[in-house]
Amino acid sequence: MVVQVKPSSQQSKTMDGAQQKVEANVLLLGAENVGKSALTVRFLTRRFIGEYGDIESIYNHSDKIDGREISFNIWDSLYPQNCETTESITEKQLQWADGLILVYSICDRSSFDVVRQQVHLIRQAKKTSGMSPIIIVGNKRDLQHRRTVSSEEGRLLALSADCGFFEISAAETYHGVLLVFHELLDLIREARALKKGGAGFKGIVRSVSAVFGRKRAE
Ligand SMILES: Nc1nc2c(ncn2[C@@H]2O[C@H](COP(=O)(O)OP(=O)(O)OP(=O)(O)O)[C@@H](O)[C@H]2O)c(=O)[nH]1
Repeated sequence: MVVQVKPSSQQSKTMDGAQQKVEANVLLLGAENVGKSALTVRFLTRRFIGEYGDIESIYNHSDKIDGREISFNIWDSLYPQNCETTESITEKQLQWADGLILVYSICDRSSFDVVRQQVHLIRQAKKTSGMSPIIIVGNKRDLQHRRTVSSEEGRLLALSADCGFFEISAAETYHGVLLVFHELLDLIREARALKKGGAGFKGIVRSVSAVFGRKRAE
């Protein structure tokens, strides 16, 4: 059940033109049981509570980052049961999202395949309407002994689709989850700046580091 869908996000301005608040709509996608709700709840509350139920919701979370107020709207989606991956993302979701987090479990190869297909679908759908930033997250990094997807595979997929990449454990640390959301916010801001014209210095540095690879959170 979806609680609420807000109109597309924006940066609000005061009367004198000063930027006040940045809004960012973040959509979490991925197969069942990979930890989408765990990531969301970690970010919202700093806690890992273990069981989350099957509820699809949009949460609002405000934070101050680098002195600026940020309002995140986070859509924790449910992977529809008995459906093809091609039907797992709706047009409405893609229009709503400013940035996406695609989650798989490092010990569930089929969930990695779902992310691979979802990235492809999103890139195809957005070809006409512009590129949304995507971060691919390999979750459950604490379960190394059950790993079936290597870090390298995750990183390569991200590189090939121009996405960010992190491996984290929502169960073990808050820090990795925080990095994912902050990185996505940076990418969303860059995408907006690009739309207005000009990538800026940070964008150039990011492009260079994307080419030479990186990203591993703990
Ligand atoms: N070991 C470990 N377990 C995790 C981690 N993240 C989530 N889990 C567990 O994985 C299970 C699924 O987590 P959820 O957050 O409900 O996954 P989801 O992707 O939202 O699942 P759906 O609601 O089915 O879409 C739960 O039992 C969590 O406790 C993690 O980093 N490590």
